[in-house]
Amino acid sequence: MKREKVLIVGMGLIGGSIALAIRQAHPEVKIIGMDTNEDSLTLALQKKAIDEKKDDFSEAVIQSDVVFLCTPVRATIEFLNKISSLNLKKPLIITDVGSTKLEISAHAEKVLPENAVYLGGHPMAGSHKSGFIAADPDLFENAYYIFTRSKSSSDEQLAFLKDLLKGTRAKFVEMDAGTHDEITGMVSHLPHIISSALVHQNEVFSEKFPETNQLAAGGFRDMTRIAASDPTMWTDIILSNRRILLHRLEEWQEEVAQVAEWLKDSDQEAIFDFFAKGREIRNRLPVFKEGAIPAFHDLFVTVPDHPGSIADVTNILAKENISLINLKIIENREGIMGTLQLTLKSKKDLALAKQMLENTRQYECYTM
Ligand SMILES: NC(=O)C1=CN([C@@H]2O[C@H](COP(=O)(O)OP(=O)(O)OC[C@H]3O[C@@H](n4cnc5c(N)ncnc54)[C@H](O)[C@@H]3O)[C@@H](O)[C@H]2O)C=CC1
Ligand SMILES: O=C(O)C(=O)Cc1ccc(O)cc1
Repeated sequence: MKREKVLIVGMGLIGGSIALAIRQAHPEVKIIGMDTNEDSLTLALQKKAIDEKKDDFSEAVIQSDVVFLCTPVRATIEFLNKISSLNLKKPLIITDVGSTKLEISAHAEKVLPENAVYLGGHPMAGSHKSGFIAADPDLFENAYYIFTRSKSSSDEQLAFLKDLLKGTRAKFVEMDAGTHDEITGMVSHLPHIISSALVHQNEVFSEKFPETNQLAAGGFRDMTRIAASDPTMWTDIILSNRRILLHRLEEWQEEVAQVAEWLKDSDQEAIFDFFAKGREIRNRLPVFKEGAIPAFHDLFVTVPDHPGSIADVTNILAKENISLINLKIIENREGIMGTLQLTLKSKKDLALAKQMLENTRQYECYTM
């Protein structure tokens, strides 16, 4: 498999950040950029994120070994259609970064020519900002980068893509496209709808009370930051995940209707429980310690606070040939036990690592 020529279509926040990360880890790779936005392309060239820009999509694809589709979901599907009619002369790996995976991967399976293999991708990090101007090679550091494999893709092709993307320093995980869309529907797409709805409700309300916008406190700001995101991108996302989101919206309406009932009844106990349980659940979420979805193969290990204790842990794992994807010290204050977060490749490695460490009776291990 060759990674000599990489084409990135969509040189915005995500495409630009990927270009910069590939550049860092693989300076020898030639990166071609495409975008309808000339400003982003010019800036990407200036910052040396790309070697050249191209206008002709078909020609650029035919020359490339790997294509990253980093456009909004609808455009990504259109680009897959365009690839389907090409006469590819060499094997091509196609990946994307779209926030939904089911529709894109089903379409890729259906339309792609034989010489092309599709592996879905979704880095679970980003922001409400758009364009190359906001791109950052460190954007994905420690974030989950989800791969959804197509049936025709091989382990070797996935390993190849991970290596190409190693400069992102993201945590690579795999799941099927359906599970991906269920999870992101809940923790990403539904919150976006709620955030925008809140801004709309406030807009109508503040016509009557114009001081509102000046007085809005941190809570309103926290809950509405993402309402400033790109509307094309979010229209595509929620239409692509329509079926799942309709279920989540129904549940949301029930949740809110329940609170209204308690208020009507002045049910102090129910309202207290609602907030108390909410706080407890929020504090337990690993999401806000690390990435945006549950830590799959993460093992948390409390280690004694003395020099060399981290090396002791890694030596134990090395003896069993267990390799670490990532190691992070998440708590290390003087005089107390520190906590290490070990990210392992598989469930099997996680179980073995836990067993080996616990056998020494020196470490307490837990998963989330
Ligand atoms: N913004 C975020 O935080 C995240 C976004 N994503 C996904 O990544 C993709 C890209 O999003 P961003 O980089 O945030 O958006 P962006 O707006 O910063 O970049 C998208 C780029 O695609 C270009 N583009 C759009 N249609 C095009 C076309 N037909 N031909 C050529 N270029 C075209 C735009 O000009 C723009 O520069 C989307 O599918 C989104 O769902 C995934 C993870 C996080
Ligand atoms: O701005 C934020 O916090 C986001 O939620 C970023 C984001 C947007 C879309 C994704 O598919 C993943 C992450």
